[in-house]
Order: sequence, then C-alpha cells, then structure tokens
Amino acid sequence: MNIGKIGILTSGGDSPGMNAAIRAVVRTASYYCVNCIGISLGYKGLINNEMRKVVPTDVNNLIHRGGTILKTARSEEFKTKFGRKKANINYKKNGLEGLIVIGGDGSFTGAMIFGQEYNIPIIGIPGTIDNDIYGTDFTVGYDTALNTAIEAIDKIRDTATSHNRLFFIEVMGKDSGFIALNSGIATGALDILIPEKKYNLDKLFYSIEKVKQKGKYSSIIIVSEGKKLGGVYDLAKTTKKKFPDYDIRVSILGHIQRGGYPTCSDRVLASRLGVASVEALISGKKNVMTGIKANKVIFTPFLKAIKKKRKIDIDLIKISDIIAC
Ligand SMILES: Nc1ncnc2c1ncn2[C@@H]1O[C@H](COP(=O)(O)OP(=O)(O)O)[C@@H](O)[C@H]1O
Ligand SMILES: O=P(O)(O)OC[C@H]1O[C@](O)(COP(=O)(O)O)[C@@H](O)[C@@H]1O
Ligand SMILES: [Mg+2]
Repeated sequence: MNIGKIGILTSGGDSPGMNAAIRAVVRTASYYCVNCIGISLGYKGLINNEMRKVVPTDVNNLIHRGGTILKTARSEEFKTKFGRKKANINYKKNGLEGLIVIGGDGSFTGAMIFGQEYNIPIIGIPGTIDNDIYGTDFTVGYDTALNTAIEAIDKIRDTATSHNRLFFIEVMGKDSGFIALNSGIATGALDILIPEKKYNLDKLFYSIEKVKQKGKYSSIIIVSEGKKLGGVYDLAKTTKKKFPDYDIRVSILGHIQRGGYPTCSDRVLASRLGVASVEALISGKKNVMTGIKANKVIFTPFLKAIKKKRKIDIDLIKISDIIAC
C-alpha cells in the first residue's frame, strides 16, 4: 500500500522501552520513505492538535532512555464521541494515513473504537509494565519493571534480615499479578498475593508460623496492588494481631517500577515490534496489535487483545509454595 504519512503516539501509563519503540517506528518509516508525525500526550494531543514531524535524527541517543519523549496521558475526552470527532479533524488536517499507538488495553480500546468510527488504519504496540495484554508473551516495559522490582525487594530483604522483620511489599499491576508473581519467586518471597487467586489468610499465617518454628523471623510477602486484594496496610495490621511479637513493615514500591533504562529484552522487543508495526501499516493491516509469541512476531485483532484475558500461570504459585519455606 502506498502510505505517505503516519502518526505515532504513546498513551496510558509510560513504560520503559516506549522510547526504543518510537525510535524503531521513526527509523522504519524513514527506511520506507514514509513521513512520521509525533503526537504529544497520547489521544489528548490528537484532540488538541499537538503534533510535529519527527525525523531519524530526532531519535538519536534514545534507545536506552526510560519514559516517552512524546509524553503520555490518559484522556477522558477521547472516550466521548465529541472528543474523537475533534481527533479525527486533526488526523485529517495533518494528512495522516495511519496511526501507531503504543499503550495498554485502555489505549487499544480507544484505538479500536476510533479506527472503526472513522475507518482509520491503526496498529498497536503493547507498552505497559503490567503485561496484562492478550496476544503477546511480553509487553514492552514489563521485563524492566520486574528487574527494578527485584532490585528493590533484594535491598529491602537486607533490612528485613538485619532487623528480623516481616515486610509486606506492594508491587504494581492494576488488576494483574504478573509483576507480583514473578518478582516474588525471583526474590524468594514467603507468600505472593495476586488478584487472580483468592488469597487465604490462614495459608499465609501457616507459612509465617512454619518458618518461625524453623527459627526464621524475617520474611518478604509480595502483594499485588489492586482493588481485589484490599489494602496492604490492612493485611499488615491483621498479621500483626496474629503475630504481636513480630516487627512488621510495609513498603510500596510504586512508580519506581515504571521508570529507568529499559533492559536488553525490552529494547529488543520494542525494536522488533516498532519495525513490524510500520511494515504492517504499509502492507494494509489495520486494527491489530503486534506482539511476540514463542519468539515470533504476530498480529492480534484489537478486540481479541482487549477482551481475551491474558492468563497468569497459576502453577507458579505452587512452585513458590514448594520452595518458599
Ligand atoms: N472505552 C474507551 N473509549 C475510548 N478511549 C478509551 C477507552 N478506554 C480507554 N481509552 C483511552 O485510552 C487511554 C489510556 O487508557 P488506560 O487504561 O489509562 O491505559 P493503558 O492503555 O495503559 O491501559 C484513556 O485515557 C483513554 O483516552
Ligand atoms: O500512574 P498512575 O496513573 O497512578 O497509574 C498507576 C497504574 O499504572 C500502571 O503502572 C500501568 O498501567 P497501564 O500501563 O495500564 O497504564 C499500573 O500498574 C498502575 O495501577
Ligand atoms: Mg492497562
């Protein structure tokens, strides 16, 4: 297909590797003689016409940087018909012939609706630390967030061990437990509480008791954020009532998990998906997300990527239970 100009935006929560994906898109577009327009602040920028041409030299020295040079946002206005109408006016005014959206499930929901409403070809690149998107083994940013989390948890373990403390550590993940489960296994957590599995306080207390009897008074318990699990502080309070002699602390890792230099895996993933997304637009694909499955680039319709739940490997909980205490 003959495409002369495409737009690129990042939307939703930033994730490490988004910049590497932007770089790959800009360079690939240039390789195929397609002009590339960078849209600032996600859908907000499309609505407010905040965009400028980006050329390969604009993405020099970028592959290793966290965040997104295009900036990102969450736009309530884009969820309205009126907001999307304004976005379409700017899309047309700037002569765009396709869009690449780097973001998560929310961004792809918006992309799907917008694409269908105005017959706009859109390709998605999964960029979120949560890894909660169907149609890819990994999302851009997840590996970095995991490594940031384990580095922080290892450090907290030093204090836990030195002071004989029990730490409840909350990691990110909205309603998905990928970061919690894998960081928990990697740091030898005593228990891991994720939204995908109903947690059982008795099981947690049993584990604490078991290691206590073995003479171990310091442990790490990883709790995924999210409405389903309630607050990490409440969990700590309930545990304190049961084990009054324990010195208990809570640590919430928070946004440090979203920043920093992307790992090698995230840079390579972002580069592969960036190239694939431009080639997909040129070949006439639309309303699909590019992802990686068994080390191969694949495409999944937005509807499937959003609606199908990315399943967590519950067997990993069993593995954790066997080796944690
Ligand atoms: N139902 C929807 N209709 C239109 N746009 C949507 C819809 N859901 C999400 N979006 C757009 O996608 C943006 C990012 O979604 P969000 O869920 O916050 O992040 P992520 O894409 O990382 O999951 C929202 O702020 C909104 O602009
Ligand atoms: O930065 P905010 O707006 O507080 O959002 C926090 C949320 O964003 C995330 O870090 C990433 O989520 P998305 O990639 O879906 O935006 C979640 O893990 C977390 O729940
Ligand atoms: Mg999301």
